[in-house]
This record gives sequence, C-alpha cells and structure tokens, in this order.
Amino acid sequence: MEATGELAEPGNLSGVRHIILVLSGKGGVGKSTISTELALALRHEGKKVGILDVDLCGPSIPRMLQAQGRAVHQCDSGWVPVFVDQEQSISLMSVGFLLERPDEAVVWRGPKKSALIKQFVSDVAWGELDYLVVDTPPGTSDEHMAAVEALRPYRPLGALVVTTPQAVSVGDVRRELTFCRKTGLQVMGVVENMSGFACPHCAECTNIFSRGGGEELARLAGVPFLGSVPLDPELSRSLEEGRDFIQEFPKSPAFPALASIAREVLNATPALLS
Ligand SMILES: Nc1ncnc2c1ncn2[C@@H]1O[C@H](COP(=O)(O)OP(=O)(O)OP(=O)(O)O)[C@@H](O)[C@H]1O
Ligand code: SF4
Repeated sequence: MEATGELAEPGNLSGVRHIILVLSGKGGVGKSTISTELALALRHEGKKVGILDVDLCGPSIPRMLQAQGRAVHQCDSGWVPVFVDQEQSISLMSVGFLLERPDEAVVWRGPKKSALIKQFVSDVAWGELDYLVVDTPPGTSDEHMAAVEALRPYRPLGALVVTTPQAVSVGDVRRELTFCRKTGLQVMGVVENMSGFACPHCAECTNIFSRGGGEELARLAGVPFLGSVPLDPELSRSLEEGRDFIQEFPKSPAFPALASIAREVLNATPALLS
C-alpha cells in the first residue's frame, strides 16, 4: 500500500482538524493508556477530541474512560459517538459499544474487521474536533491497513509510536516505523512507556527494565523523542476506575511526562498535519 497525495471529500470527517494514530509493535506496552491520557491532556488544553478505538479484539478505552455499557445511537448523518464528559469535549467510538457483553470476544476474519473500521470512519458523526486519536491493536494487522486506507484519503495522518524500554520491544517498534514510512504516516514521535517504577511514597524512580531504548530508537530513526512515562500506580488505578488522571493527579510521577507529550503534540501538529 503506497501513499498518494490526493485528499478526498471529507464527509463525516469535515470538522476533524487533525488525525493521530497511536501505534506499537508489541501488545500491552500502553497504547490505550497513552491514547486515553493524550485525549484527556488535550482536553485539559481546551481542545475537542475524538477517540476511535480500532483495537477490535481488545477494546479497553471504554473502561478507561468509564464509558462501558453506553450505547451509540443513529442520527441522520450516521452513528453518534459516546460523549464521555458532560461538556461533550471527548467523544468515543469503539466496538465495545456494539457488543452485548463487555467481555464478549470479537472472533472475526480480516474482511469483516476492515468493513467495520471503514464504517467507523465514514458513518460516525464526529462533528467538530481538534484531534481524532486512533487507538490501534499491536503490530501491523488488517485493522491498521483498514484504518490507514479509510482515513488517509481525507487528511495527512500523524503517528505516535509507543514502546517500552527493553530491546525486544524496541525491535518491534522499528518494524512499526517502517510501516509508517511505507504507508505515508508522519511519525510525530516515540513515547517510552513503563520507563522505570515511580514509588508513590518517596518519588524515587527505579529502573526495573533497561532504560533509554525509546530515546535511542528515536535517535536512530531520526524522529522526535517525546518523553518517558514511568510506571505509576496512581495512573494504573485511575485507568482501572475510569478517572481523569490529568485532572485529578497533577502531583503524580507520570503527570509531567504525559502533560509534556500532549504539549509536544500540540506544538508539532500545525506544521505536520495541516
Ligand atoms: N505508565 C503506566 N503506569 C501504570 N500502569 C500502566 C502504565 N501504562 C500502562 N499501564 C497499565 O498496563 C496495562 C496495559 O496497558 P494498555 O492497555 O494501555 O496497553 P496496550 O498496549 O493498549 O495493550 P493491548 O496490546 O492489549 O492493546 C493496563 O492495565 C494499564 O493500566
Ligand atoms: S522507593 Fe523508597 S519509599 Fe518506595 S518502596 Fe523503595 S525505599 Fe520504600
């Protein structure tokens, strides 16, 4: 799949200014966490944000934003996404809203997954958004291809690549960067997650795994390094409980890194994705 320069009529994406895919080569490194906290931090900066969860086999964002069990409705222009806050500044679309039970497994073949992702792009009434953050499954699967093929005709696409510090994850991310290059995604930067354990008692950070893999990878790939987010029990708890970490835990060890990543994204988007 090669990138073409022509942009299509935006349709339901006409009010969406920037689109950023959150990718990683490996599972469980914190893509959904970074997607969720990026959305919350951008909202904190006064932006309207949509989240499109294309992790069809493991949709965790509804739980992280305490939106489990909510329903999507139809309107004249398509599905109305779920608003996760009263101000309607974060909207979310996920396969999780279409399942009868939250723990129901999605056992679908590639074509059916691709069809749903295309529908998520063309049939969701996103409205006016500063950012659409797209949370993806690990690796470079059918879902990635479908999301990129469906979104790319409308807007230049940015990518945030998430890794943990260990070399094995870094190797997988290198493949992810190649995917970005081949599909015309503009890599906005690499985020190193689970980068040491931040003790909630003394704020000492212990490097459980090796450290610096993400930064080294970014340097070798010639892309920006956006920061290291430590393992933070308060972040993990707030994700479990569907709380707004950015609003409620500004003194937590992971807060400065997450806020700084959002600022980097805000600074980089006008030049990259306009
Ligand atoms: N910096 C962090 N501090 C504490 N807990 C974290 C951190 N990052 C992620 N977690 C926790 O690690 C688990 C995995 O994170 P997450 O679901 O975001 O990973 P993922 O890459 O999206 O996973 P998947 O491959 O299943 O899509 C979650 O329970 C999350 O709460
Ligand atoms: S990092 Fe400090 S406070 Fe935390 S468990 Fe270790 S010694 Fe105790």
